[in-house]
Amino acid sequence: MLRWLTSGESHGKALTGIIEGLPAGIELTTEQIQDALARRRLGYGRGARMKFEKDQVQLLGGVRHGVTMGGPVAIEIANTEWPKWEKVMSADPVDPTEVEGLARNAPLTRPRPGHADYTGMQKYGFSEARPVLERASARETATRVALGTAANQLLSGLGIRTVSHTVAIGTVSSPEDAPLPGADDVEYLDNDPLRCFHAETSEAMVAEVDAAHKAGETLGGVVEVVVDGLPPGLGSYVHWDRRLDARLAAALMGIQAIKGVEVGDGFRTAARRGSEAHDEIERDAEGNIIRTTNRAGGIEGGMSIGETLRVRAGMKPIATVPRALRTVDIASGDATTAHHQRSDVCAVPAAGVVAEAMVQLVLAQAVLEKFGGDSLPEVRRNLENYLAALPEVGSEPGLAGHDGDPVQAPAAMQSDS
Ligand SMILES: Cc1cc2nc3c(=O)[nH]c(=O)nc-3n(C[C@H](O)[C@H](O)[C@H](O)COP(=O)(O)O)c2cc1C
Ligand SMILES: C=C(O[C@@H]1CC(C(=O)O)=C[C@@H](OP(=O)(O)O)[C@H]1O)C(=O)O
Repeated sequence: MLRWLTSGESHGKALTGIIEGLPAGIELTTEQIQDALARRRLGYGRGARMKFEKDQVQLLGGVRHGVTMGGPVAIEIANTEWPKWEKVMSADPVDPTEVEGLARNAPLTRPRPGHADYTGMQKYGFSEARPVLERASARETATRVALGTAANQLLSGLGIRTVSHTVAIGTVSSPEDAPLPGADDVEYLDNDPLRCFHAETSEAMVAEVDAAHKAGETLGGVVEVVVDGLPPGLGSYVHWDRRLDARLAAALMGIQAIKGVEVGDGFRTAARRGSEAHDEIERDAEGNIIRTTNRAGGIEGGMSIGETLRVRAGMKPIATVPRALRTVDIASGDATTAHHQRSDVCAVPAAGVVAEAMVQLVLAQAVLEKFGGDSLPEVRRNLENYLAALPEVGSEPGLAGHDGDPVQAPAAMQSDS
């Protein structure tokens, strides 16, 4: 079972991620993780912090000479802003005189609507929001992208390739019939200010971000993750928590500020009639079974069907709105406006990179469940054997790969008698 955990605060010393259950033999380097993290910092509309802070990566365990060894992989991302926060966020007790009067240490008693501030204070028993926002902050998503890099190295070693793109910023959306990007378009997308694959829409999105910025507003939007090369049969229809769509939805909803998930045409399908909602099955000129369309987005019955996977996530606008929202000062009880120092105007392109990572983690988990193996070559062999044994058109009814003969024990296990 592939599992992962993250730890660390937004202005703490470092973020840490551990991923356990990765097979040996996967190529993974500090540089690959660093490159993935650089992609998460991109995007028109991000705040000042993205410019001055660096993600300083160290691989602390599980990898030797650029190759995984089968043990847990531990990744540290140091916050380069730490020297400014060393006292305010010190893990060990500090002499109160050392933090008194520091602006950074001022109690945050004016909770932001839309952020975790107020309910976090109630739930964990804090009189101010600092200890809440430090962990609620999407700074933590850097760790997910680092862990996703490891998952992606496994997937790409099996020919499974991922890309993400922005399909909407505020009310500006790519046309419904805009071409879908593939994994070869990552460079183009990373060079687009909003990671949008439709040039004209991207220009309109830039104008939308500029207008919001000028008005002291923030924006949300929609991202889509596209995956090619998946075999049929990841996930299952047999139980709710084994459904691949359910697992992907939970992983995407688990990203800060994501408020909705669609698989394939999602809510658009809900408005169609049956004959226009599903993907008809036919045989191509070579006799292969194919789908005429892919409205389902590559999942039916909670399983990957071997077509391109498409999942979308809708992000709400950033909660720290410069034209500050109404709130109550929890210390005095007075009506006031929410605290605001700096913030992203729009972080949708970054959310796309994070969504990519979450999808990669879930898919790597589903791949290892089905194909197992302690090394990448073993997983690959298991996948190839499964694909080779898929029932062909016209084959006899029965279990795929079974010819009706009893299963023979390996020679070494058969007794001499
Ligand atoms: C990549 C990314 C960057 C974000 N940047 C900010 C930000 O600068 N300011 C802010 O208030 N919220 C930001 N958010 C959103 C908050 O983290 C989010 O609103 C908060 O966690 C509450 O959302 P929730 O109700 O979905 O948990 C960002 C989210 C993501 C995914
Ligand atoms: C630091 C990151 O994102 C942060 C996420 C975030 C939030 O509230 O979620 C608030 C901002 O932090 P600050 O309030 O310190 O400016 C973002 O910069 C990052 O993505 O690396």
